[in-house]
Amino acid sequence: MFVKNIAFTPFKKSVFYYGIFSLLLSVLVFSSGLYFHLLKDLYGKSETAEQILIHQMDNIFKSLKQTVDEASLSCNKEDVKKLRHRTFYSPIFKEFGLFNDNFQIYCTNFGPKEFTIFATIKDRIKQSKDKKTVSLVESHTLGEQTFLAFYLGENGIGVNGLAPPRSLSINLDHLLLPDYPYELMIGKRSLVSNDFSVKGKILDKKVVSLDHWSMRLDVYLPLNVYFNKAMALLPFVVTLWVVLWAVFYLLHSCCLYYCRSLPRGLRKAIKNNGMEVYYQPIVSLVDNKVHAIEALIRWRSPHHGQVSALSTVELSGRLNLLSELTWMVVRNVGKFYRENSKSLNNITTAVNVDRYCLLNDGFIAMLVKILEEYPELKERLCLEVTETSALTETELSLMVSRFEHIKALGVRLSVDDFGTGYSGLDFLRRFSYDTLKLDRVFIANLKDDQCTQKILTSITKLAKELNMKIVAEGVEDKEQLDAVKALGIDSVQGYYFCAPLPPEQVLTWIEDNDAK
Ligand SMILES: Nc1nc2c(ncn2[C@@H]2O[C@@H]3COP(=O)(O)O[C@H]4[C@@H](O)[C@H](n5cnc6c(=O)[nH]c(N)nc65)O[C@@H]4COP(=O)(O)O[C@H]3[C@H]2O)c(=O)[nH]1
Repeated sequence: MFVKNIAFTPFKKSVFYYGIFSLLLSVLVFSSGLYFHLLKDLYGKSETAEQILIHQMDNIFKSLKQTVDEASLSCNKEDVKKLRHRTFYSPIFKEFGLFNDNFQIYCTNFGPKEFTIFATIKDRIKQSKDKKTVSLVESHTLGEQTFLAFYLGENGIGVNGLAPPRSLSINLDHLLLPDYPYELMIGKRSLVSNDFSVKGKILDKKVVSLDHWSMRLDVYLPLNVYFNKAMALLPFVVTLWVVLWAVFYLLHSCCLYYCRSLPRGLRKAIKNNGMEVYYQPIVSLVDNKVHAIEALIRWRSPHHGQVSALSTVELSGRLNLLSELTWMVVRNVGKFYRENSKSLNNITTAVNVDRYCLLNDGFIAMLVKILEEYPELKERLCLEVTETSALTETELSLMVSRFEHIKALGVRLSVDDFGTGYSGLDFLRRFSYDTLKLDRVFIANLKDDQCTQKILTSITKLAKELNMKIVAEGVEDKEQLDAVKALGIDSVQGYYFCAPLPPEQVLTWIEDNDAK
C-alpha cells in the first residue's frame, strides 16, 4: 500500500560519472600502490645490497690477511705455489701480488716480478688506519679496468689482489637485476654499471654509501620497470573498476531508495509542516447551516504522489509520530482561526486524535501550550477520538480523567466512528462526549436494513438522553439524508453536501451555504 512504484529517475548521468570516478579511483589505487610497493622494495633491496657489499669487503680483506700471514719475502717456489693456490680458490681475485715495506711488488702468482705501486695508492695505504685500500686501475694482466685491494700486514709484507669488477657484482646482480639497475663506484669512477638504459627515465633512486671504502652504490627504479609491472596489473585494475562501479551504483540506488522512501518523506513532512489540512463542513439539519468542520490531513509525497489519510495515519502510528502529526494539525487549525477569525467565529473544528496519543504523559501539557499559542482555539477545538483498540481497566480510568481535564480546558470531545471501533457503552457510562459520530457503514445500510434502522434509532435516543449531539458521517445521497433526518439526527457530514476542501475553498463554501 505504501510503497507504490518507486520511480527511479534514470540516473544515466550519475552512472556515467560513477564509471569515470571508479576508473580514476582504481587507476589511482593501483598506480600509487604499485609505486609505494616498488619504492619499499627498492629501499629494502638497497639495504640488503649494502650488507652484501660490507660482507664481501670483509671477506676480501680476511683473505688478503691470510695471504700475508703465510707469505715470506723470498718469493720461492713454495711462495708462488701458495699464491696460485689462493688465486685458484678465490671467487673474486684472479691475481695476487706481494709487496715489501718499500711498496715494491716482488712476487705474484706468476713468479717473481718487480714494479712499484703508484705513489697515490702507497699514500692511501700508509694513511689508512688498517693499512688497507682499494683502487680501480687499467690492468696490464687482465687487460681491462681492474679492481685492486691492498693490505699491508704487520710483518711488513703487503699483498694486493686483482679482480675483474664483474666478480664483485655477481651477488648484486642476483639481488637487484633485472628490476633495479645500479652503478657501483669507487671514488668518482664507475666500477660496475648497468644503468645506461635508464638514465633520464628514472622514477626514484636510492644511494648507499660505504665511506670506509670510498664506495657508493646508486640503485635505480626505472620508469619502464614501473610501466611493465603496471601493465601486468591491468586485469586487476579492470576488476576493481567494475566492482567499485557496481558498489557506487548500489549505494546510490540505496540512498535514492531511502531518500524517496515513504517513512523518510513522512518524517520530513511532519517535521517541516509539509502537509495540508483540508476541512469538511458538518451541516446542521436544524438550520441547514455549518456550525462545525472536520480537519483532515492531506499529504502529497514528492515521490509517491497523494498518500491517503488512512495510510498517512497508519504509517505515522508505526513510526511513533502520531502525536507530532496531531499537534501539527492542531497548530494548522489554530493558524486557520487566526487568519479567518471572523468567518470561523461560530464554527467548531474537529481534529482526529488517536486514543493512545491521549494517554501519553505529555498530552495535557502540550494541549495547554498550544492553547496558549492559539487562544482562539478555546471553545472551538473539538478532539475527535478514534478508537483503534480496546483499553485496559487502568487505561480506561486514566482516559476518563484525561477527558475531564480536556473538557476543563474548554476543548470539546467527540467519539468518531461510533459503533465500529471499541467505543463501548461502558465508556459512555463513565463519560459523556459532546458529540457522537455515527460511522458511515451504518448510513450506507440505513435505508435497506431494518436492523440498522433499529440500532440507529436506539443510539440516537441514547445520545439525546446523555445530552450528546449526534452526527451522521458519509451521507452521499438524498435518500440517505432523508433516512438520517427521519431518525432525528442533528448534523450531517458527507459528499452529499461537500467533500473535504482546502482552507480557502471551505470558507467560500460555508459563506455560500449560509447565504442560501
Ligand atoms: N465514502 C465517503 N467518505 C466520506 C464521505 N464524507 C467524508 N468522507 C471521508 O470520511 C472520512 C472521515 O473522517 P474520519 O471518519 O475521521 O476518518 C479519518 C480519520 O480517522 C483519519 N484521519 C484523517 N485525518 C487525520 C488526522 O489529522 N489525524 C488522525 N489521527 N487521523 C486522521 O483518516 C480517516 C480517513 O480520512 P479521509 O480519507 O480524509 O476520509 C474522511 C472523509 O474524506 C462520504 O460521503 N462518503
